[in-house]
Formats: sequence, structure tokens, C-alpha cells
Amino acid sequence: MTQTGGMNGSILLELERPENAGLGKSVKILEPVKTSLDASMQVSWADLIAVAGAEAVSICGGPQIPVRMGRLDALIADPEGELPAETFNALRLKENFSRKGFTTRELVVLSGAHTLGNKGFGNPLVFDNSYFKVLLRKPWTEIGNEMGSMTGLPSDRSLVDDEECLRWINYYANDQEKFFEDFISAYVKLVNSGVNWRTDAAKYSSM
Ligand code: HEM
Repeated sequence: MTQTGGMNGSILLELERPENAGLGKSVKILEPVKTSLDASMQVSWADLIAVAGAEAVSICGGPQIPVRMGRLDALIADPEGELPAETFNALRLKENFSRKGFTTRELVVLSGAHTLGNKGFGNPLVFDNSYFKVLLRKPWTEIGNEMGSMTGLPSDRSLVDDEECLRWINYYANDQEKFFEDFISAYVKLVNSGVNWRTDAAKYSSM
């Protein structure tokens, strides 16, 4: 059993942590799905969450992401303090991702998932490259723009102030296809990291 974090369903054991406030709602939505799937074929929380994320991206107009199945769920919670905080600047985000084997390019492309939701990056239900286009405009610096002051988390905003991140932000703002392409590989890497695979995992695939 891994104890290093990663895609292992341990979130079910960590819902009380302040950084996970709000995720209980998502678990509640997935619970009946899991119960109904389990009736025909046992599915782990880790697999269900990995597939649900990919489905959300695709339903919102993003790319189709192939998700391999066969993750085992952790029996104990992961160590605390491993998640990047929304207050982190680009340097700390880069360090945090790099410790887990993710490059700056992957940090930037994965952060593009924040195009979904209500943080001011275009239509909350559409997965596109608005995140990068909006970041380049820095609406939070526009005087008198009330919506602008609500745009993005401090961690999102900090990316534009980092030269290396800025290069990738420009790249994805100019080319949605490249964003989709790189998002697919980074998402697959994310949901396959820290995984304890079933020994018969090769038999399973969502696509
Ligand atoms: C880079 C470090 C990251 C930090 C610090 C971070 C932090 C957060 C926080 C605090 C929220 C809640 C925002 C709010 O509504 O107030 C959020 C939302 C969200 N995050 Fe992240 N996140 C990060 C990376 C990621 C990654 C890698 C993904 C997926 C690949 C992701 C996907 C999302 C999505 C989809 C939402 C919107 C959820 C909704 O509105 O229902 N985030 N993030």
C-alpha cells in the first residue's frame, strides 16, 4: 500500500481536512454511482474519481481522456501537508509539483482545469483555453473591474508573474489544440501516479 499520496481514493478518509472543504459534496454525488456500479462490478473510489474527472472534462467540451482502470483504494489517510495551497506563489507551486515528478509545463497545463468552475475564467461549464487567455489580461489589476478582483486564486494569478510559466500560458492561450493534447497526457500522468494497481489491472480500461 502506498503512503505517498497520489490516486488512491484516500480522500474518503480526509474529508475533515480544511483544504478538502467542499469535496464532500462531490463525494455525495458519486456515492450512488459507486453503489450502483458495485452491484455489477466492484469499482474503487480511486478509479471512480479518475473517470469522473475525465468525464467532466469531456462533457464540458474538452478532450476525451482514456483512463486505465484497476486502482486499489488506500486503507489509511495520506500524510498531511502535501497539497499545494491556494496561497502558494509560482515558485512554491513549481517546487511542490516537481517533488511529485511534475514539470512546470504540466503544472501550467493542469492548472488550466480551473477554466471550469466559478473563478472567472470564461463559461464555468465549458472546458476551453479561456483560463490562459484571461490570465494574460490580468483582470484583477483593472481599476474599477469588480469581477476582475474576484478572478482566479492567488496561485492562478502567480503563474503569470513567473517567466517560465508565462511562456506556457502564452503557448496554450494561442493554441487550444495543444492545450487539449498536453492536458490529456498530464491528466493521465496525474491519475496514474502513486497508484497501487490491482494485479489484474491490465484487463480494465474505460475506453
Ligand atoms: C496548482 C495547484 C492547485 C491549487 C492550489 C488548487 C486549488 C483549488 C481551490 C482552492 C479550488 C476552490 C476554488 C473556489 O471555488 O473557491 C479549486 C477548484 C477547482 N480545481 Fe483546483 N487547485 C490546483 C490544481 C488543480 C488541478 C491540477 C486540477 C485538475 C486537473 C484542478 C481542478 C479544479 C476544478 C475543476 C475546480 C473547480 C471546482 C468547482 O467549481 O466545482 N485544480 N482548486
